[in-house]
Amino acid sequence: MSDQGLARAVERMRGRGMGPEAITVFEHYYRQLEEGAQGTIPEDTIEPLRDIQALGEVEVSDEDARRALSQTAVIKLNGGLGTSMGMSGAKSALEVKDGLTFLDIIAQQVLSLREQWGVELPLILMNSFRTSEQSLDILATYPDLPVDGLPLDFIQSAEPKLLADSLDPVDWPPDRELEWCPPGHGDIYVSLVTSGVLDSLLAKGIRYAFISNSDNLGATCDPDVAAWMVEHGLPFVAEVCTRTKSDRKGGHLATRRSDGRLILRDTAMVAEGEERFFADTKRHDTFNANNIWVDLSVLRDRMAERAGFLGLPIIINRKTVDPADPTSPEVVQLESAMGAAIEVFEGSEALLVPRTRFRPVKTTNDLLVVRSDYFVLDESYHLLAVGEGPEPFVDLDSAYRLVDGFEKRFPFGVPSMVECTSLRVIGDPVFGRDVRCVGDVLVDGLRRVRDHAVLEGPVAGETAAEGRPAARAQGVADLRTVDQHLRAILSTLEPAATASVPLTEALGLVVARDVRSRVSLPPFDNSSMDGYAVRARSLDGADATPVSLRIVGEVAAGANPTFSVGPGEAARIMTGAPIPTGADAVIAVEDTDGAAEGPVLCRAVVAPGRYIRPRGEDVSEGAVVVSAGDVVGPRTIALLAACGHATVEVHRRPHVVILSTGAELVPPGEPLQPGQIHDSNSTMLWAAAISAGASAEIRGTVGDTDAELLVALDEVVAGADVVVTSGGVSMGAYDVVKSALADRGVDFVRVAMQPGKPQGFGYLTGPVGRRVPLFALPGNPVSSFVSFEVFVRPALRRLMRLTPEKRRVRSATLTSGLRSPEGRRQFGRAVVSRNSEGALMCTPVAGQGSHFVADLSRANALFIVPEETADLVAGERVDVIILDD
Ligand SMILES: Nc1nc2c(c(=O)[nH]1)N[C@H]1C(S)=C(S)[C@@H](COP(=O)(O)OP(=O)(O)OC[C@H]3O[C@@H](n4cnc5c(N)ncnc54)[C@H](O)[C@@H]3O)O[C@H]1N2
Ligand code: MOO
Repeated sequence: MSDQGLARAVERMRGRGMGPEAITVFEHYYRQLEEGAQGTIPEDTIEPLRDIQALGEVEVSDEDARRALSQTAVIKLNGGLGTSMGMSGAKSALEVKDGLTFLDIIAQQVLSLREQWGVELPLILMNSFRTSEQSLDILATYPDLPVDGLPLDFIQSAEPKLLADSLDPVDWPPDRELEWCPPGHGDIYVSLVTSGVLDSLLAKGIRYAFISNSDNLGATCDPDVAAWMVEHGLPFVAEVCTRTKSDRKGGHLATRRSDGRLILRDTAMVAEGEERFFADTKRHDTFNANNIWVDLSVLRDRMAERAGFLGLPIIINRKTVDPADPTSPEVVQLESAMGAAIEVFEGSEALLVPRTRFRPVKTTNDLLVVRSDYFVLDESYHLLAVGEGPEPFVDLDSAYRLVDGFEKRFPFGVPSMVECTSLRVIGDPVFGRDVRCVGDVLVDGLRRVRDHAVLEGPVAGETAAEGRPAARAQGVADLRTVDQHLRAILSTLEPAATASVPLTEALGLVVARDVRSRVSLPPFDNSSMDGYAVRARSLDGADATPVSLRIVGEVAAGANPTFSVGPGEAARIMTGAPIPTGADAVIAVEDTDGAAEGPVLCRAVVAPGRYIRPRGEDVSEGAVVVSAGDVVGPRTIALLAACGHATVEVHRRPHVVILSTGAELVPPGEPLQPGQIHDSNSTMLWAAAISAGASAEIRGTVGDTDAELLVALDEVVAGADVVVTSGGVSMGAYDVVKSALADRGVDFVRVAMQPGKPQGFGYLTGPVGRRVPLFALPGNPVSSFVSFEVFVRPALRRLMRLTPEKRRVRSATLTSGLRSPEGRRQFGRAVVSRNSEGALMCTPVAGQGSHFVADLSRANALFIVPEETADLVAGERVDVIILDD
């Protein structure tokens, strides 16, 4: 089946005019994929990178630098589309600083290096088929940029995306271009050859190429590196930077044990269960900056020797065919990394460069910092940090994640960040002009940030004043939108107090303060195998002639050995037991005769350190293991426990008290008299509150008099963080909640939604002036459920310091048409499932009335029809929220 898949893919590539080299490479990777290649590099096959040259210590004369630069070309990887930032064109066409795009700045950097050093320094982009035109348009504004005999770009190959399950090339009629992807930046070597650019460069006497990502403005063509490369005759240099805790993801270089060559291990190449080695920033203390320098003549030779391709390790990238549509079919893209070529060149070197040479813009958080006054462009268009402290940490809420949303919320430019150490934004305020951030700033729940505001520390105080509903005095306000009502609620909420809670009560809560480990992990050197602790030297030659060692003791897990192990001696040891003094390795019991006492016969050599898990390998005592803002999950709990913590300081779980109103209600289980129904809202709301992460309690039902309700509320308010009532909010003669609370600080409004139009929200005053938010939800069961989902759930999350809008909105295809009330947002109930092609299909349940409890329970999703839409026909797309995700 997949043979056919490969044949079909190759046929497509031919049809598109791909050269034989590109097809050979694709076939090579396809076979690897078929054979189940994982592309992993296990930790015990590599040594961490050590003793590398630092750029700061490289000394070269100006003349050597100039000469080296005169033989160098700058190549920028420019195939990126910025899809993760919601862009569809070339990412480098984004305005990044002082009104200039990445490409403008890159062009200016090259032009000023030329002028400064009197060199030709060609600039060439490696574009994808999607970025070429737009990028060349920008470069066309620099008429001096082109160099005789060289193009300004070459196009990297394209390969078909493959359906994840069948490995067949995917068909995607809505946009045929989305059937193709570039094969990763490792493709540059093949594309340099097939485009003829490699030969053209060499023909012009350009022997070296500096290659880096176009979104990394720190990667300027530093003549010192070129000169160092020339001086030492290096074929390949990879720039690395010192890793900090926040760089636990990107790839790193290491030395391969089998042949001593440098290799690149990317995140995707980490063997299962070895993530901690990869994440250990002390063990692998530098990361690959993806700025490389290549001797092009050596490259040409290697390519010739290897029949036109380098055979770089495969990277298997899983995505959806339309990356902007998570419901489109899943595909695999076969890729390779440019930096992985380091293993192909004997004598490659790593070069430690300052962090300033790695300043990529991967997210709008990065964009904010680069765009801000924390950085300036100097006269050579180099990005210079001028801020006072280390680069500020920025974490914007999801509304800012896509460039569009980002630009809309900073219509007058980003805030001043020179004096800022961190900026976190919760909610989606629009920032006014000339805003200044100072120190650690947390903007929480604001609707807008005023012009000239100086933000310092947590800024949520004015929120309540700004966001309180203006309709308070009116009792019943005009129809307000769902978003207005939600904002009005969220902006009044104070975050829950913090408290230290036992680990078993912390699940799902947000950590309020950094936690440091009380111990090292492991706390002591210990054995990872059942076997014998020995001195490695004692076993020299044991693989040829078995060696007999004298057993001097035994160590079980939990023991504290007081004896030591000398030459010719062994101690029987169990997994997890401390290594006795003197021993420096463990031999596994399988490699011995397993004797319990007397002599033990050993049949293998061991390297020092073998099967020893050293103290502090995982965590050093005092290190921050969990940070404020982290959400506690089962794995966090394991870590905290291992680090000696029985409790953790978190934002408290709010306690929700639920109270249903209606004289017709009887508890479930009791027989119904005429006119009565079972109270189903109480238990439903209780369960919904628990699912949202709160704790909850059912107060029971109250009848339809004001007095009854007020007495009940007086009772519950002392012990509640949030009160939720159901029923009694519409226009009926007995609508008790409204009549009792309208004058007592609760606003009753009509919201433009269906179901859930009548809504109440306000604050009750508890003992010692405590203000307790109260949600008065409509009584119809479906209305109550939807109201909880749309308003109460986000509010509970906000109280807990989680992002309010957690549920993912996806797009699905309707299987039947429907009508929706114009001017109101409809939250219909539906069954959403995948069809045989993997597309999400939405089938509305039959009963859309607010009283259909069975249909509500049958549904697994809500579909959302916007206010302005009145009709949808089968086959149209609709937004859906999958419940119980
Ligand atoms: N003249 C008007 N009547 C109604 C309007 C309106 O605008 N003008 N709005 C309708 C809409 S929309 C909704 S939603 C409901 C809201 O009603 P209430 O919140 O006042 O709730 P009740 O009247 O108490 O009950 C409505 C319905 O739900 C049943 N119910 C109530 N509590 C429970 C419970 N705990 N478990 C199960 N079922 C419950 C109750 O028996 C009623 O059938 O008002 C419309 N009317
Ligand atoms: O708006 Mo009501 O909530 O339809 O049932």
